[in-house]
Amino acid sequence: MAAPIYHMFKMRRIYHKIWTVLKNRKCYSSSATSYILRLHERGIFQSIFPPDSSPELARILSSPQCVYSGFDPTADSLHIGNLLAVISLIHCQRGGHHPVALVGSATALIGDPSGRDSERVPLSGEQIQSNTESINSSLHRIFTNHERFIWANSKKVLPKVRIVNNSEWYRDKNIIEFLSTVGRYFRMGPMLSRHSVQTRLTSAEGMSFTEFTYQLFQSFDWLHLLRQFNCKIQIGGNDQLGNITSGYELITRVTEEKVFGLTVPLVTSETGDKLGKSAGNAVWLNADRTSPYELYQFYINLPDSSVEKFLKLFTFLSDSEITDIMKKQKLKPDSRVAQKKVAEQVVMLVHGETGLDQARRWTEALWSGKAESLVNLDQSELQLLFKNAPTVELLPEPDLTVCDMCMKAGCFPTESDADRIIKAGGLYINHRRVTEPDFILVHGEHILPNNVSLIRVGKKNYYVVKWLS
Ligand SMILES: Nc1ncnc2c1ncn2[C@@H]1O[C@H](COP(=O)(O)OP(=O)(O)OP(=O)(O)O)[C@@H](O)[C@H]1O
Ligand SMILES: N[C@@H](Cc1ccc(O)cc1)C(=O)O
Repeated sequence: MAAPIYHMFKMRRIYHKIWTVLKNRKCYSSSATSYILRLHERGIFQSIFPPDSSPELARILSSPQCVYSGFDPTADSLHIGNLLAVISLIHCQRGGHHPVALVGSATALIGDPSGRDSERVPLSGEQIQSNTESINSSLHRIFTNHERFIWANSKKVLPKVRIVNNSEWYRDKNIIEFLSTVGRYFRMGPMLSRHSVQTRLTSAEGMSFTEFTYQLFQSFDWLHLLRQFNCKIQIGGNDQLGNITSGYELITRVTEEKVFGLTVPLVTSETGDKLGKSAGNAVWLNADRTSPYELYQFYINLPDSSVEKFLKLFTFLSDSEITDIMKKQKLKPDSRVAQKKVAEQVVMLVHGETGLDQARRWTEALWSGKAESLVNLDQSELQLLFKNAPTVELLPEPDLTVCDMCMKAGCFPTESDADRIIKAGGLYINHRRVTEPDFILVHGEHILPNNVSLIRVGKKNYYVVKWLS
């Protein structure tokens, strides 16, 4: 508990300082100021690098800046931890700054050791290529969804987003030239002192030279973007502070420029572990890994104690809107208005209106207990929604009973089990309790117009029957 509170105070101090400097100098533009305040209030930033640079950062933020954040395509999808970095780029874009999302196809081949206690399994060039295509399209999709569905009502035109790939500048790099020019600026002491290196050096497995060099490449990316787009600000998760520090050191040795790093807090599970690829507990942004419904449910299931923080981190709602939502939530906690709001906003950002519509219909179908809600789903949606449920295809036969259908669907081991459990009230067909095993199936009631029957035994054992015509 102590660490987050400490960070909260540290953050408040940083932003109080920025705000005071801006006010005293009267040199701020209103967009930059509201941008800074918004991020401060929302707790989006955990730390600033160098730690005492807030007044200078405040000064440069009063005019449009280029801001970048990088994502290694080590999987075919981004996850909600990465989403926070993307959201912070979007906040910058809303404040009139120019976001650059860097996809690290080159750095993915090296492998970032940050936050890992073992060496990465190397990925093939083809794998990285196909992951890159998928990450590119989700980045495009998220920025576009934000502009179309969330920013939609504002008259202000957003600065253009750039999506770049670091293989562009490493593809033709000569290793001797790179080490003799860039490598020369790095000092072994600071490189070895990085947390990501230290934790691995003391492990039994140690660390390969390849992963040790990772900081060189992320540092050079920043220098490259500084030269190409005058990019003075890098944003990353809090585990990126070591790499950001290396980049800062390289840039201050090679150029006269002052650059700044900002980190976003790590999104963690309820047990405090970082949510991400390496930890194997990611909530994905690609629908084939985590459906819009599952993403929606992740936020719907947030505990009351953290929902306000998630509203601030994951939505673009104004502070007064969040205060109103939290008032409603406190008056009627069971309504889960706050959870619903954050779930809606994230699914809209990640999957657009169609994704949100699907998430809502699936939620209704599963949780409303109304047979009608199942009719709004086609067979393929039902199959996806109940992907872990056994599915059988049956030919309709005259005089088929409830018990016959359940036995064919494999719901009970024996007919006498079926008889006993059904009569005791443990069977639901299309959300309605059925207590008579010998009932003849009725079209429109036990068989839905979309030729599906959804059987539930007990609290959560689902079976899907698809009726062939
Ligand atoms: N749980 C998280 N919370 C906040 N930011 C995160 C989280 N996970 C990743 N990030 C940030 O997203 C950016 C891209 O990270 P990356 O694509 O390497 O994801 P990752 O899940 O950390 O991957 P890996 O587990 O393979 O290291 C980095 O700035 C990273 O710090
Ligand atoms: N190292 C970052 C991704 C990244 C890659 C290249 C960069 O220039 C910046 C960031 C991560 O793994 O989380």
